[in-house]
Amino acid sequence: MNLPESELILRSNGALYHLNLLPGQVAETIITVGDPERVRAISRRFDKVELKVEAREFVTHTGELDGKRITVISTGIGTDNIDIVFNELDALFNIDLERRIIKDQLVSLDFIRLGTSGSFQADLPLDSFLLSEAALANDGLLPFYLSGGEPDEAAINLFEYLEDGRVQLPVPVLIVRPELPPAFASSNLTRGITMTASGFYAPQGRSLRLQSGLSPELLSRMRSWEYNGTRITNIEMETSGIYGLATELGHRAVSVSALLANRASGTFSSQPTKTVERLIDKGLELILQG
Ligand SMILES: O=P(O)(O)O[C@H]1O[C@H](CO)[C@@H](O)[C@H]1O
Ligand SMILES: O=c1cc[nH]c(=O)[nH]1
Repeated sequence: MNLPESELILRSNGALYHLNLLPGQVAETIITVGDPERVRAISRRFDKVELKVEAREFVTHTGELDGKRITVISTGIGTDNIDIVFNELDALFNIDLERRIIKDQLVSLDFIRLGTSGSFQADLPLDSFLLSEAALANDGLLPFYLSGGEPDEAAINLFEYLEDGRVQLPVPVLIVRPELPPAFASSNLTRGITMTASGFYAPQGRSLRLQSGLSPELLSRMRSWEYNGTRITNIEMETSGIYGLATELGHRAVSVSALLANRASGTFSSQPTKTVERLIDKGLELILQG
């Protein structure tokens, strides 16, 4: 069935509605970042840049590094934007935009998020990197997509652990894990489960003038949870959307974060720009390994 104009929305030049991108303009290896400025910091390192497109907070550069074609795109903040970026990037490859039908031959993409995050554990140092082996979806996007299936064993265990402590999350406990691109899967980066929040303040347990509904008892219980050698390591705002949608659409994905805040010790990096530059170095090094 043809996808109606109201569902698959195209601009008059045939480009996708929000991203303003056309088929052929995006590489099969895609780096996502929150901040549009980080797009420029990454494409500065390319040997050549073939495309620069800006639409709202979505800045896209495609280029080449050591013979590998790479796209870097800014998603802005939050999984609501991940919904837009992942559907539209997937459509560029897997929907025939002229005929408005899903293609028979689907392309599998590699997504690499290079982002920033707050550590949830006191022992994870500021300015270190964290690879998300899975994401705890505290944001609310994925229930609109996930087709059911077996819940992740870690989610069942976390739910029971919270219940035993007589605390509960304000959202269902949902954990998603992707297929990681191989070089990231075999890397020696520190790993853990990343909590994806629907906001920066109360949804991450921050209280300025308004009190967060995540109680100290709940946060402390979540901090002490361990399952099969893993634990909740950090908090950010995109990874669960990236992992859930990439998996449902048949793509590989990895989220690597620079830990700029430590929420357990109340500290923040004194060198965030330098740390993000180091994260970009590491991310590109692993991308070039394949
Ligand atoms: O630095 P980025 O990639 O934007 O990532 C983190 O920083 C933003 C909040 O400051 C959120 O997007 C969060 O996920
Ligand atoms: O604490 C932090 C730091 C960066 N990004 C977040 O979402 N949270």
